[in-house]
Amino acid sequence: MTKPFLSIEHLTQRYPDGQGGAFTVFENASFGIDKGEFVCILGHSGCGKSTIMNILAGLAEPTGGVVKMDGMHVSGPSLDRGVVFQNYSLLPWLSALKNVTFGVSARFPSWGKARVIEHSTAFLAKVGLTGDAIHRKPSQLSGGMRQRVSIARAFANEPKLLLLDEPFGALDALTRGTIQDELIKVWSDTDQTVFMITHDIDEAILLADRILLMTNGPMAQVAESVEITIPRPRVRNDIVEHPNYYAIRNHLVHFLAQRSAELSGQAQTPDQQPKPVRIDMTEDADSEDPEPATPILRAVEG
Ligand SMILES: Nc1ncnc2c1ncn2[C@@H]1O[C@H](COP(=O)(O)OP(=O)(O)OP(=O)(O)O)[C@@H](O)[C@H]1O
Repeated sequence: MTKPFLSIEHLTQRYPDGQGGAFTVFENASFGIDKGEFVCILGHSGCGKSTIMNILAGLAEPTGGVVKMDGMHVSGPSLDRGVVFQNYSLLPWLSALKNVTFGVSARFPSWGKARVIEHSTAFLAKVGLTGDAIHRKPSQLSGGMRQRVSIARAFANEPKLLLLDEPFGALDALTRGTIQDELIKVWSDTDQTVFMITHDIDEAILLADRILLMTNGPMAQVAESVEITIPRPRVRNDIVEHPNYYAIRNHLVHFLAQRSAELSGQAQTPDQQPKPVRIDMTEDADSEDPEPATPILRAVEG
């Protein structure tokens, strides 16, 4: 079997428990992400999503296990991996445009000034920021505009892997919706590999090719990998009409409401991969079988 672009192998994270012992956030977590995939991870607060993301970003070292990208060990931060956090993390003394050009000129040192500006302006335009707004400093922009700058900055650097840690968590629903659409547009234009943490099930279904489901911590597992069997392009108001939408949604809700707790605390065996889950109601709809449609839910042992 060929190795995926991003390979997380036997990842283990333990922290001191404050009483002289240690608690295990997760142990032996293993999964892969293919090039160009958009993968979301869902799980309850404290299960270890940000810990995984920080390890992928090279901002934290795991207690055990390795992360490989393109066959190379990930260790320490790199321009190959871009991160967008919930709190924007823009440089406050620079304009929106300069926040983007700053990274672009570091990433592409051979480019002249004009090319850096042209490239950065184009990415800001992709997320709806044009004209006077791009010359304003972060404090003069709304929360939604700041997050647009963060997304433009991350994509403009063309990292091999883009890590998004709840990037829309602080935004109102309307702005969130618009920026989700912009994110998908930029992603489809560039075909970058994205790993995103979210707490929003509908957002994950709209954006992801696959959703990884984590059980509750401590000793959390990446238990399932749910394929989003809804074709792209997906339009927010239309996808709810797709026959797979509620079948997938119900599966995710049931996992988070019940199974994430039931499965919690069970150690993951060293070679255990998340269980692939494929839900496709259209296979029934297309058939000439007059029986009422039932969900086709296949959980295949990995
Ligand atoms: N540096 C640290 N030292 C000790 N414990 C930590 C550290 N970082 C995280 N933890 C603990 O590890 C566990 C997982 O934390 P993490 O932030 O990864 O969870 P999460 O799933 O991202 O949560 P949320 O959804 O609330 O952001 C939590 O119990 C947290 O308290």
